[in-house]
Amino acid sequence: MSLPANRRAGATGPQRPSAVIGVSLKMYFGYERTLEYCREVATIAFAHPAVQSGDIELFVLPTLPVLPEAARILGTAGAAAGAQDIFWEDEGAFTGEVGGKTVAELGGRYAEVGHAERRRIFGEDDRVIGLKTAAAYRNGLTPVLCVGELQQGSVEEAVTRCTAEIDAALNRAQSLGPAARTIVAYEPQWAIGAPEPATPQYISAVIAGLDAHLRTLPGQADSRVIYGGSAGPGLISQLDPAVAGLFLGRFAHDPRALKTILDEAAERLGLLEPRLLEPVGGRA
Ligand SMILES: O=C[C@H](O)COP(=O)(O)O
Repeated sequence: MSLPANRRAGATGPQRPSAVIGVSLKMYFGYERTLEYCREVATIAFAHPAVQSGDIELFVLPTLPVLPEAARILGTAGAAAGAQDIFWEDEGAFTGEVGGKTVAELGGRYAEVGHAERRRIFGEDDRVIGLKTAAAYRNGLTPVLCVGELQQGSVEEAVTRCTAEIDAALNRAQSLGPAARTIVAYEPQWAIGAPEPATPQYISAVIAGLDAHLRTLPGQADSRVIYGGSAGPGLISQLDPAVAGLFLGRFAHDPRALKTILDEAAERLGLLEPRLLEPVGGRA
């Protein structure tokens, strides 16, 4: 397996995984099914050369009670786990909440913040999302910062809206403490839970804008922008290089589909010959 340019010996610039593939299980699976899923993903990850080499960064965000076991199972296979949400304080009289400090103690390495469902159902706004982003940094968790426009419009409108959401979160977080690496998940809200993702051209154009903006921000050299919203097998191969990977939901519920996506991501990096790919699995 050849290494991409930024990971070859002597290469200059940040050493960062060349692809990022994340899965949020939302509240779809109960305890036992989540465990079973993590075991299957771990088996796939353990056998996958690009995950083992670190060229693909793979994480799963399970329902919170499963986090300690998920982190242990995935951690043995070169993958990782995290939380779908955290509170903005680390401890105190906040009934029912879970802080980033506890998530880190449980083995979590990522904290999703600002998902469209949190914004819409739980009324989270830019202020709250900024505070949660700060809590993630403070506790050594990589925030998976979700941004996305409400309705389908032009690329320019989407870039403007999402850039504002990124800036709102990062500016507030940086006013509270040092920033660190961030994974920005660009998820157009109209494409979440839909039959199909946004078009590859649209995704590529919006993320090119967001990635260029992210590069201008202090402390974000290693940060990446990935796409979510009905993503599944067959998509990543059609996306431009600025799109660092995928944030998957329903169409990764079948571990075989996730395996196909990992293969496609590796193929896109030139790490796997197309002829070695198995047939693309159907959408779960
Ligand atoms: O967190 C994941 C995203 O919201 C995408 O979910 P979906 O692929 O089921 O639309």
